[in-house]
Amino acid sequence: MASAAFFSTCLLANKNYLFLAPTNASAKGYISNLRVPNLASIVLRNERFVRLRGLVAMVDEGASKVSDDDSRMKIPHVLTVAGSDSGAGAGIQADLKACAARRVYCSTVITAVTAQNTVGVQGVSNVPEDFVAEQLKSVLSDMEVDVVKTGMLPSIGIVKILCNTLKEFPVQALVVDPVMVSTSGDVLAGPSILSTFREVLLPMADIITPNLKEASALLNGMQLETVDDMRSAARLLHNMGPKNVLVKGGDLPDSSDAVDILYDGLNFYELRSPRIRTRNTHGTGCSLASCIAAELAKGYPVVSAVKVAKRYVETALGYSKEIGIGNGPQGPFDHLLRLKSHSQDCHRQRPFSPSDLFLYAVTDSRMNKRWGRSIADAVKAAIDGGATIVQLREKDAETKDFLESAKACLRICRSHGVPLLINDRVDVAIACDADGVHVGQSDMPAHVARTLLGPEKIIGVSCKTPEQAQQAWVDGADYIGCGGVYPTNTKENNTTVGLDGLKTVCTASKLPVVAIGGIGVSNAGAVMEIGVPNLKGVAVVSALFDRESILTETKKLHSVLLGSNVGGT
Ligand SMILES: Nc1ncnc2c1ncn2[C@@H]1O[C@H](COP(=O)(O)OP(=O)(O)O)[C@@H](O)[C@H]1O
Ligand SMILES: Cc1ncc(COP(=O)(O)O)c(N)n1
Ligand SMILES: [Mg+2]
Repeated sequence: MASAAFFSTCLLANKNYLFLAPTNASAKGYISNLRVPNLASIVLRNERFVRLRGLVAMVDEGASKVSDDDSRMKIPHVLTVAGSDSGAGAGIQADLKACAARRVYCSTVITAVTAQNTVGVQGVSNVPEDFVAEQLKSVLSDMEVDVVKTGMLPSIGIVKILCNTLKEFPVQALVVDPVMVSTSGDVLAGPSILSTFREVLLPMADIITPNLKEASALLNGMQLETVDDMRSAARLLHNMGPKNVLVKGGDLPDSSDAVDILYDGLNFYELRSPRIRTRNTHGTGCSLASCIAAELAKGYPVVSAVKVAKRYVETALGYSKEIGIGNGPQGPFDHLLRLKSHSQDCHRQRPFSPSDLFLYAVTDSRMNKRWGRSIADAVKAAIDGGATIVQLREKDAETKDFLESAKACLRICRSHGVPLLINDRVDVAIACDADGVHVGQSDMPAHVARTLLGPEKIIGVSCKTPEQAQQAWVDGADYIGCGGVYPTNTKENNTTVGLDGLKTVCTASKLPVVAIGGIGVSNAGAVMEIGVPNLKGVAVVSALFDRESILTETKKLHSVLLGSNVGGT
């Protein structure tokens, strides 16, 4: 593959060779239409067409320097040309959220602003056509768009401007959601638009995604009541020029499944998923089309893109079934599948405080087994005795059992305002929505855990050296665990750092520290007395959980720690 450095060399040497893009017909057309005097030859290879446009422009202008942008990472990019929905369930807002959920960049050209909520559309104000043109040019001339997705196109003029601009700035694929009427029944593009859709826009589309009403309108009122009708409609719409047609059956009467028909001119694909019983289907069409565009931008073929998109909508609807936003009949859903877990907590998580490390209880499944207790009972006793944070360290548990125990412990911890962390298992922490994780040096790197868990979760890292403590800080951890301070049976082959090592790490650490390893009632005082302000507490395993009464031992340790006047508590 030719590198950017290679392009630069060629251009600077004025040899007039560009090695570029596995590309589509429109890109080839674009290249041959270029009349660039000093561009002698173009060999198409593994670079992106979008890059070509920028580079050729520079040759065209006689630019002598092309920046060596090998370090730039190309991100899949969808441009949505659609209307704004003030309720943010459909339109531009749905497109942005769907693309964010599918991890592609999304730019926006707004064609109309609607006053809209879960009841319906109260008002529409079209953006002046010139200004739609200006937005299109701004984005397409600069931003390396892969796929354009259209939603609400409220006037013939806007459709024509879009089609002409796309001829000037071709993209890899065009996804057309021929939006006409909102689910609430309000008109977003009147019937006068139909002939322009048929004659100008549809022939340019790689895929069109009409719902039943839209397909019927495009086919002069054809009745669509069965899956067979949808197939016929798909075939007739395909005759109008789009490469693929997806007829969506979200509104198919008497259907226990949500059935969509995809036709590519050769084959029909019947895509079925269980119909989710929910009022929150406002914006499904916009989101489906954006997700198709997102997958196409990543380079997937149409059939895969449509399957992923349908599964995405189905998953998001299932997750959002009970969400209650607005009082009308048509609610929005949660594109990012994150809203519910937080709002359902009766006891909201509070932010992490270093003083949470004061009495840090770490569970051990073998000890619980030996004493015949469940993890949840052990955790409850530790909290009743004064534990200020709990970590579940279940090395032997089956994942399914571990998850169930973690959920039970989380309920107990939340009701006492005590954070619950999971050792190692970021997946389990995500699945039960724990407060965070604790990772060792050979576990999931803290910076990766941070991207998986998000900014608000607690991340702790085990560190033995100042260098590891520094790295934990750089990686975005919240605290470090330093040890083993004393020898212990809980962790085999674990070298001890002693009180000196602990002090060295604490002094170097920008993060609060909890000491761990062989600490109990008899020596906790000595540990805390090293007198370094960011040593905030001790973490204990056996001293609490390998005892007859967890409650009694935790209380004893609590009073020892109170007596030792830990910094910041
Ligand atoms: N209740 C539902 N359960 C599962 N999937 C649905 C449901 N309603 C719509 N869908 C799916 O969402 C997508 C959008 O379909 P549809 O609602 O017909 O389009 P529009 O929003 O444009 O009217 C389709 O893939 C459809 O199968
Ligand atoms: C701005 C705008 N664009 C599109 C739709 C269609 O969405 P739906 O059919 O899901 O109501 C909408 N309601 N508003
Ligand atoms: Mg719908």
